[in-house]
Amino acid sequence: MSTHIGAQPGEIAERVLMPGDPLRAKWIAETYLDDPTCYSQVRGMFGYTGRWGGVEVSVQGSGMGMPSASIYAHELINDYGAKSLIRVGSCGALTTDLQLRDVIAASGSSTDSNMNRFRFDGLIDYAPVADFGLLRTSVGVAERRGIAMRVGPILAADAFYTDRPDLYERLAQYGVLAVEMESAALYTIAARYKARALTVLTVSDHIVTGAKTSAQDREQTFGQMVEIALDTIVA
Ligand SMILES: O=P(O)(O)O[C@H]1O[C@H](CO)[C@@H](O)[C@H]1O
Ligand SMILES: O=c1cc[nH]c(=O)[nH]1
Repeated sequence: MSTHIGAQPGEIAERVLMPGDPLRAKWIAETYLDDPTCYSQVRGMFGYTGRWGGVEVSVQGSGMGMPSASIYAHELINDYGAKSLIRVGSCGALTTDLQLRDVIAASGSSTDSNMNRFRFDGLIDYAPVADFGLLRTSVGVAERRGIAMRVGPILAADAFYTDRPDLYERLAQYGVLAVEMESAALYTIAARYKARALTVLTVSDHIVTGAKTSAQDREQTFGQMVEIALDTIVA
């Protein structure tokens, strides 16, 4: 096992879905995968492997925020040989043309995190982006499934509760669709270790209108993004 994942070598697939919520990982595995088996419960961060369309797929909870997600992405790639990672998360919409439960694929991820400034000595504003092949495939999958998925840039924020809503307004002026808390780290680590990554999100709450879904909805009802992610990762 690795430091934070309790799987034996070979128990994790090369294709991994990564929800922040470990109970969403359990729900995805038990709802969508054939013959799911739980390979890790370390720290309550569930990981499962099963099959989708006959292809082995794992689902690994990654926790909230970039420090946590970075640990799981790093170990999945470097200790278990994961090659494709698709985050399936919830997000807050920043623009008024988005509604609750809309699905978004994140083409790129701005961030207020210091992790990449540290990585590049504060000299480069690295631009974390999705793997183009996965992004392109996900667009085709969404079209075939009749899901109106938005594609665009998002913000990966360190804090869920912000004192600077004015910055969210400004980001929206620059076309940033939504805020979540992991994508920039996922894209950066995947690039660093030559894996592919994509983030597919469901709007769980609206920063402008204040509308929101329940915790149970966020855990167990965001099925469209899961179906897009599964079809994309096995394509
Ligand atoms: O629903 P998940 O995947 O956890 O994603 C979002 O939800 C959490 C905050 O509520 C953060 O992890 C954020 O990125
Ligand atoms: O990070 C997140 C996730 C959902 N909603 C938000 O406002 N922020």
